[in-house]
Amino acid sequence: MTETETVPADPGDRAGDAAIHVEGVSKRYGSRQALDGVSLHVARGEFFGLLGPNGAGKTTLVEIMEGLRRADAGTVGVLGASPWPRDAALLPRLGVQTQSSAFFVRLTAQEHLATVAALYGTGRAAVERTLRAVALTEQRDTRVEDLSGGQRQRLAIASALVHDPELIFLDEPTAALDPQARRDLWNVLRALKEAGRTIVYTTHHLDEAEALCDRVAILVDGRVAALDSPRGLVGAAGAATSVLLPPDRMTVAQAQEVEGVDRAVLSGGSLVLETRVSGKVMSALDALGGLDGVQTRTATLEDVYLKLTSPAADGTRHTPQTPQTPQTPQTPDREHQT
Ligand SMILES: Nc1ncnc2c1ncn2[C@@H]1O[C@H](COP(=O)(O)OP(=O)(O)OP(=O)(O)O)[C@@H](O)[C@H]1O
Repeated sequence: MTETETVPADPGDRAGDAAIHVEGVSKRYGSRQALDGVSLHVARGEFFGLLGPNGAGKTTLVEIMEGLRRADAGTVGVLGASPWPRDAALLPRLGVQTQSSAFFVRLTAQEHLATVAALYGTGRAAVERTLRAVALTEQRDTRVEDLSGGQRQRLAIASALVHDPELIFLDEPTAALDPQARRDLWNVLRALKEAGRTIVYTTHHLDEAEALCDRVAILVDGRVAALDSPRGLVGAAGAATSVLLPPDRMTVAQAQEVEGVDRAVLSGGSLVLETRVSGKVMSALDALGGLDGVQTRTATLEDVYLKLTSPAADGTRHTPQTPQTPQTPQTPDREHQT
């Protein structure tokens, strides 16, 4: 699967309309090629996911988009401007939450946020509104150092949102959250999208990407291995549906003989029938004794992701076939702007 094969004809995907356009971006750290000819566009108002295993290059790519790092080659445009060298007019239009956010730990949550807001010239009403949006109103008078990990995470997100940026970068924002807090944050993020914000979202939670993102790019070894909507990726992968039966319903050998079944195995206390024609298999099972206790599990983004990122039996990884784009060297500058 390649980027060209899977990118849908989306008007927002044209470079001219894009909130972000990245063309042929490469970045090397010593002998390590962190990014290798990455091209992608993020449309205005899009919820765009960046996925990939540890070390795939996600943080490097996001830092280049944010203007924190300089690409070795390629071009990058963010809200119609170049993020490098750092553009003071662009910064207030961006909201950035990183995995290692800095806090004023001796201040209360409200004081911390008010301090961040003041740096942007944003008023008090925005502070209260943002505390409400991330469900920290009750903790507004709690010192940052006394907040739980999840509450700090939400304060980091609030700090990225308080000045009402057009484009928001969120790096694993739900990493420290419990399941309920995670779902609550999803609602905050959906509301941001509905309000027209563009969101670039890095996550290792595939269910989250599937639930929230309009499109996702899967980075593998510094290249775009796939880029499409979660539904498009699952459909294009042709991944199998699993039909689960009670284990005493038939033997594995009998299940293997059911028309349309590719593979039958006993797994997790069920007889699992893998198929690409689930309707046919369900009809056959119905005729063979009914559908009581039969469940189906359709392929998910996680199945596609694992297929793209799992090392092959010979230890190699799937090699993405991303087309190489002409690479335009950028003006030499400092390696890392802070
Ligand atoms: N400052 C640096 N100096 C040297 N190598 C680096 C530096 N930053 C990143 N790397 C290397 O570049 C590669 C890509 O790293 P990057 O942090 O961009 O990946 P990632 O996809 O964000 O990983 P993770 O999911 O673990 O956060 C890795 O091999 C990493 O070790």
